[in-house]
Amino acid sequence: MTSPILLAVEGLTVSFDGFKAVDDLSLYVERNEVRVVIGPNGAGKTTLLDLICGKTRATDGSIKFKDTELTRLAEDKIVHEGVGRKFQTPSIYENLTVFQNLELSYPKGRTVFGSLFFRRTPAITARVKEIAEMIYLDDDLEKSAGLLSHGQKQWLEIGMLLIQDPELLMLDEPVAGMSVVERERTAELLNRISTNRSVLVIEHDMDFVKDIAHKVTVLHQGKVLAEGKMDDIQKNERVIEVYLGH
Ligand SMILES: Nc1ncnc2c1ncn2[C@@H]1O[C@H](COP(=O)(O)OP(=O)(O)OP(=O)(O)O)[C@@H](O)[C@H]1O
Repeated sequence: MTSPILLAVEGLTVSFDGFKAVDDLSLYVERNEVRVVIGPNGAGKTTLLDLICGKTRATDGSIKFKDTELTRLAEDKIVHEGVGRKFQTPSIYENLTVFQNLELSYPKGRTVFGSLFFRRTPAITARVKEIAEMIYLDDDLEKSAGLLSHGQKQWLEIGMLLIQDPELLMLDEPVAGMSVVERERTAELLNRISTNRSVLVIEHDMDFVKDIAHKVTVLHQGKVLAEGKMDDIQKNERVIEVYLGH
C-alpha cells in the first residue's frame, strides 16, 4: 500500500548567521490534502517553502517527498520529482498569450533535443485547453497575458504549474490583492485540484483559509505553535495571543 504521507518534514532547521528562521520543524502532508500554513510576519513560512523547493539549503533535518530526500537535490530536480512552487509575484510572460504561456510550461522532457524540437501536437493543445478551463481562462486563450486582471494572472501562473502535473503544489499568498469573487473562485479551484494532488498554502486571509484548509499549521519563531482543524486553531489561546488576536 502507498503511504498516505506525501511530504515528511522532520527536524528541519535553517540558520542565517546564527538566527534560526526555521527551527527543528516537523510537519507531514498527506496525499490530496490542502494544508495551510499561517503565522505572524517573520514566523518562517516563506523560508519553509524555500527549503522544500530547494531555493534555500537546510542547515539540518530532512524533507522527504515520497521516498526521495529533497534537502540535497537541485531546484530543477525537485520540480522534476513533482513539486511545483508559485511565488507571490506572478512570473508570467506578459507579451505572450494565455495559450502560449501555458504551452511554454508544458513539460518537454529533460533532454536538449526535447526542448529544441518541441512541436505543438493535438495532445498539447488539448491539455492547454483543459487547464485553461480549470483556471477560468478558456475564453481568454488568445489574449495577451499582460491584459489579464491581477487575479487572472495569479490563476494563469497556477495553470502553468498545473500543466506540469505536480503532486505537491505550493502557493505563497495566492489571494493577496484579489477581489472577493476571485477569492471564492480560487478557493473552488484549490478544492478541485486537491482531489488528486496535495496543496501547501501560506495565507493570511482567514476567511479563505476556512474555505480551503483541511488542516492548519501555525508557525511562530520558526517552530510549530499549533496544528489541527481550523475550528480548533481559532479557539487556541496561544494562537490568538501571538497571531489571530492582532
Ligand atoms: N536569506 C535570509 N537571510 C537572513 N535572514 C533571512 C533570510 N530569509 C529569511 N530571513 C529571516 O527569517 C525570518 C523568517 O522569514 P520568512 O520570510 O520565512 O517569514 P514569513 O513567516 O514568511 O513572514 P511574512 O508573513 O512576513 O512573509 C525573518 O526574520 C527573515 O528576516
